[in-house]
Amino acid sequence: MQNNKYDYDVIYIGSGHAAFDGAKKLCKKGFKIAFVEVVAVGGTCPNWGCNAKITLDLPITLAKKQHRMSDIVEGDTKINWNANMKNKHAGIDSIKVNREATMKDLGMDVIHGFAKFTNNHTIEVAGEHYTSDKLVIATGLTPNKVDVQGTELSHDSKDFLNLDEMPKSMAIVGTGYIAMEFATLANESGADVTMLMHGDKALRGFYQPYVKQIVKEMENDGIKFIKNADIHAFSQSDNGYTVNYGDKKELNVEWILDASGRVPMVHNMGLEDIGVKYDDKKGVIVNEYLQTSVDNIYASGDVAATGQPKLTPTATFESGYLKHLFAGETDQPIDFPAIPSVVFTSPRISQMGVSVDEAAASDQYTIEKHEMARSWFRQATKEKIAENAYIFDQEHRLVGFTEISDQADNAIDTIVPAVNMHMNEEEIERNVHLFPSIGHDTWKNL
Ligand SMILES: Cc1cc2nc3c(=O)[nH]c(=O)nc-3n(C[C@H](O)[C@H](O)[C@H](O)COP(=O)(O)OP(=O)(O)OC[C@H]3O[C@@H](n4cnc5c(N)ncnc54)[C@H](O)[C@@H]3O)c2cc1C
Ligand SMILES: NC(=O)c1ccc[n+]([C@@H]2O[C@H](COP(=O)([O-])OP(=O)(O)OC[C@H]3O[C@@H](n4cnc5c(N)ncnc54)[C@H](O)[C@@H]3O)[C@@H](O)[C@H]2O)c1
Repeated sequence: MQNNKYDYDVIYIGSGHAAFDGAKKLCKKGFKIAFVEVVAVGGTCPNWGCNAKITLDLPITLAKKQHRMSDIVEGDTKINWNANMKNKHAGIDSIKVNREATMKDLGMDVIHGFAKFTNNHTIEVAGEHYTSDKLVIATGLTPNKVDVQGTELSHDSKDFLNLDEMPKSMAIVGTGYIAMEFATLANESGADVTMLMHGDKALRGFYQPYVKQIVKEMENDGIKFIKNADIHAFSQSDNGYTVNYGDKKELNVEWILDASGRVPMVHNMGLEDIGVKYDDKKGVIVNEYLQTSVDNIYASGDVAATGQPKLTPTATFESGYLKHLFAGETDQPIDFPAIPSVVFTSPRISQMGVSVDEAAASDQYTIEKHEMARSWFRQATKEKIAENAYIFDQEHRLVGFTEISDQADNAIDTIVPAVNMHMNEEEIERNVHLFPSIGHDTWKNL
């Protein structure tokens, strides 16, 4: 225990990566810690985010690879969605139980319920009060609901990740990360998928020439894209649901997924009463120390308005920074590295650091593009689409990267140190990679 005035040194509200990853190291330094969790210990990523999605995606990826190589790996591969879902439950459902056991083994407390501040050192959970020297708001995001008549008839990403049977037809609102990934899963699992676009661009933050190739592939697989859909209403019909959109147009489907974004969990927590400032869309306002407008209260992960990508590695990095700050190991502001992101479509798209568009608009950078589908390593598994772009600064250090390919996730992951350690040519040469490997295939262009 570091203080003798409060019940805890640090209370984390939320138990996801923005909380646990740093807390587990802090508690080893003698800090008394508690987590408050209203749904499931571990939060979004393991339970209804990354891990859950990827468990369902791996068989889909395998099936798609088999289709590409069906002249060699013969057979009519089909996804059994129900079995896929059972495998997801088998792998995922125990994570929250094991995570809570780990927390308790390490000496940290887990308080179940919804936390509300009563003053800047006290929270109330299910009628009990808990005090702490410092508090970290790590409450994450929750699905947005489009503001149309009948919006309650649509489902969210959590519902999708628990579907026992794949519906025959599905309308998906949006063309962001979740919409594009889940469309890929649903389409390969037999659903007739229609994407209802907010504008005319998918995956807005990514390099559009690559995104267009992904959309084309999805269209080739039978997914329909309706640009500028302008949705008016959802209603129940005899066999499912009707989406009213555009100029008196109708779409009849068995299931509607609203993937129109995610919004910060900042409401009903008493933040206004104690002076913690937030923005309804961006989240809790923080300074460069992740400190809120109240000195002893911090925010971490998806809910913190840092302008960083709302991803698990960001949450882990912020949680780790707070560990160093609270333990007195740093008094410096948080210094974010370039954070890689990937959309798990087929092919996938990944990017980090300076984007191609930013580089093209400046004379500070050069862009080197590579047509990787010609590489024998990609040809071996018959990858049709594989391209990447490397962005270099004036000293020819790598500062950005983007790739479209089935291995774009692994390709970017190998290149992360080259970007974030600002490696020069000599340092790059000292990194010898396995051969053959995606790492070798990606570093050889540097
Ligand atoms: C479908 C989906 C797929 C994703 N896929 C990826 C991916 O492949 N890669 C990637 O990097 N990122 C992915 N993400 C994003 C990633 O899951 C998040 O960035 C990450 O989980 C954020 O962690 P966090 O700790 O900030 O928030 P969360 O993990 O959301 O944790 C917040 C926790 O706080 C709890 N909580 C909220 N309010 C209160 C309260 N008042 N009292 C008590 N508890 C409260 C919530 O129940 C929740 O458990 C995905 C997200 C989704 C939804
Ligand atoms: N692979 C990954 O790392 C991964 C996967 C899933 C989610 N995530 C994280 O979760 C976050 C949320 O994902 P998401 O897909 O929900 O959000 P998103 O911001 O990526 O996409 C939202 C989509 O909804 C559309 N939209 C917005 N308002 C709309 C409206 N009123 N009507 C119709 N469409 C509308 C947008 O144009 C966009 O296409 C992401 O930003 C990301 O940080 C990451």
